Amino acid sequence: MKLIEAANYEEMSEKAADIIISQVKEKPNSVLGLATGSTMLGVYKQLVEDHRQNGTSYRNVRTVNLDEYIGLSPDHPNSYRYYMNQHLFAHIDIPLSQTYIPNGTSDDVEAECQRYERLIESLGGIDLQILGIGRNGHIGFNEPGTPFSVPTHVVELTPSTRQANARFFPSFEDVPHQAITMGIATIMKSRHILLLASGTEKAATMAKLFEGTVTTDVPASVLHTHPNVTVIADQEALSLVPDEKRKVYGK
Ligand SMILES: O=P(O)(O)OC[C@H]1O[C@](O)(CO)[C@@H](O)[C@@H]1O
Repeated sequence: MKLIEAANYEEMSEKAADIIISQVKEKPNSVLGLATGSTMLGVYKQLVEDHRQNGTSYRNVRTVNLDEYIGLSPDHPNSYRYYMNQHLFAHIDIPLSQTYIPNGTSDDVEAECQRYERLIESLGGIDLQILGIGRNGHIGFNEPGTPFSVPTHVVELTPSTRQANARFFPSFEDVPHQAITMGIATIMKSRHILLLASGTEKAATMAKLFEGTVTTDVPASVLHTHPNVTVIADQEALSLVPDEKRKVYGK
């Protein structure tokens, strides 16, 4: 795991966007694994700006998103499909038919999980997967305690995750109880993983991550066992990570 320190959210977003843009330039038909949440907004803004100014093209890129709420249709303003269209896809030249997100309104969500897993395989796997991190260390919607071996699956969201995401909904009661998420096994097959963290609310989780212990209590800790992980975090997110750890992972 390699740590890149950023001064703040803006710089974290720029550094992450640079890595994604380089990936797309080197391999124009890349499969990008995408994430949602507040952390990603700055990155998507940078990608859109770069597309407008420098013409980086996504015409041949394929994207697969990490997760989707069960019960929210693609045109629901809180669905992750809506988020992706609004913040990225509508502003770059990717055909929507090349963008994939689990279908949260499928009649058979178990079958949908299997279909999604097969879809990722049929695309040739993920070249670059972007991840945010939950306050409890979750990646995608893989909550603490989830075995590392699980592929795409249905999850019951913890009250703390529902609470953390309630800010996007009219009220806490409106936050769905379930989601479909790529499993940790799915995420770990990605050839390169980029984890982003910003802000003091992520500081305690980042301190646990950089302790280095691999445990299902902190789902993101599995990334220590992956050969190609880059973490970009700002100073607030790293505020509880001791200097010696920053040096070890910063090399
Ligand atoms: O970027 P945020 O909003 O802090 O969310 C962190 C992570 O939590 C999720 O929103 C799921 O709760 C992920 O999609 C995201 O990567």
